[in-house]
Amino acid sequence: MSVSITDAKSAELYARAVQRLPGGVNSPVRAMRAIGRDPIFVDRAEGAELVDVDGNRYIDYVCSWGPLVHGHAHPEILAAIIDAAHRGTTFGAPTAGEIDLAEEVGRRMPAVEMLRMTSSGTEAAMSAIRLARAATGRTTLLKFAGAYHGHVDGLLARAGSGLATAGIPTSPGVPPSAAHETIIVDWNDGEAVARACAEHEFAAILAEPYPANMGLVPPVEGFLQLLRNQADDNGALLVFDEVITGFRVGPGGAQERDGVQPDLTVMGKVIGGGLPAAAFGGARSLMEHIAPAGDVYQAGTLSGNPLAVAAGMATLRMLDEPAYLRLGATTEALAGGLRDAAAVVGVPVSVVSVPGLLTVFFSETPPRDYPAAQACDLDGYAAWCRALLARGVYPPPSQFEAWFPSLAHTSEHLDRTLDAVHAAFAELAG
Ligand SMILES: Cc1ncc(COP(=O)(O)O)c(C=O)c1O
Ligand SMILES: NCC(=O)CCC(=O)O
Repeated sequence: MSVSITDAKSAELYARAVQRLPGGVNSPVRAMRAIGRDPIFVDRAEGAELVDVDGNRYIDYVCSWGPLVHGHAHPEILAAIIDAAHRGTTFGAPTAGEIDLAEEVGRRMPAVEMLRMTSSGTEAAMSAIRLARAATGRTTLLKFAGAYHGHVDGLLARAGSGLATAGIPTSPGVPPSAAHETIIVDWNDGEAVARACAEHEFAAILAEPYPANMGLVPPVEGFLQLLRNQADDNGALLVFDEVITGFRVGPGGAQERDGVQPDLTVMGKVIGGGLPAAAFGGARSLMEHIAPAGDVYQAGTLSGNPLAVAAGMATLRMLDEPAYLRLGATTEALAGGLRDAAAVVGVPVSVVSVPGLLTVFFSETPPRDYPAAQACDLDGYAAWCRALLARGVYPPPSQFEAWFPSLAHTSEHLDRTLDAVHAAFAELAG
């Protein structure tokens, strides 16, 4: 199955875009440089399918990088947004919906007794760190190589996602003081965590519980509990960044699945249902440091925006137990099909998955840390992505990301995807 792809209109828009937008995009991961092509400009999307400005249709496994667990333009979410918009798009005053959302999050994540909403995951991570520093009276952070927590200065060191894709070790423009306050340790290296904790008094140990920004590299058995213990012994707060995993890998995120409770949780993506919303939260005793309950300042003109809250609530309402079972089954079927297809042609590939997330690594064994993820055959991944796009399947255009299967991906989508996957592997092997 080969879909005929023309890209004249995308090319025309890209030529215009690069004159006005750096690199032609408003966020680097949207460019497709790492897979050796220009970005695809989108016209519209519905369910699991994306239509570009040239009329090409793709089965979408990026799904806006994670918010769209129900797929694009879900009618109930659209109705909730439209209903909210008719009552006014923003007030700069509190609304009932914000309480409903905080209560719903608290039911799913008992560690989140209180939360503060923001407009992006970056802001939520930045604010959680400010709170951790205020609560502990310390400044230094422990962060893992290959983890991405948004683009706040102190967290860009050896970060994953777009920085990994572009090979930017640490962004210029970050003051050395900010970088020096972040100690970097390899993921899944318990001894290195223990050594760092012996040397520093940390304000926070910050982790994506299932890191997905160096590709998906789940924790080895017991690693999250080790982080919990090390944080307690050190006097640091344990902060889980569940921007990707929250409400996706299970009702209460990775903290529920693995049974390890953080002090603070950073949330984003699914919580905003495709509109700009994120949050951070934790125990009441910690969160009451935040202004105006306390003196740790944190604010936002559009924080808790009524449209985003309505989209988030509609999204969470539809995420019941059967929905999670279905998302898990879809992910498993896709992961299994990808493994089988690679095996047929003998391409050394490791497919790593948890419910709602997967990564295809071009390596014999699944990476346990960032150096191993970097050592994969990135050229092979790039060529395979180009071959998939040519067949109407839209994978993340970087191996340092996760695929985001959704509840809109049907078995028919999976069959078509796996036909394209077989053909793309054959093209590589051939
Ligand atoms: C784990 C994680 N944390 C934080 C962020 C930052 O969120 P945002 O892009 O909404 O600023 C992202 C993704 O962007 C992420 O994947
Ligand atoms: N996994 C990486 C992201 O979700 C980031 C999206 C963006 O920076 O546009």
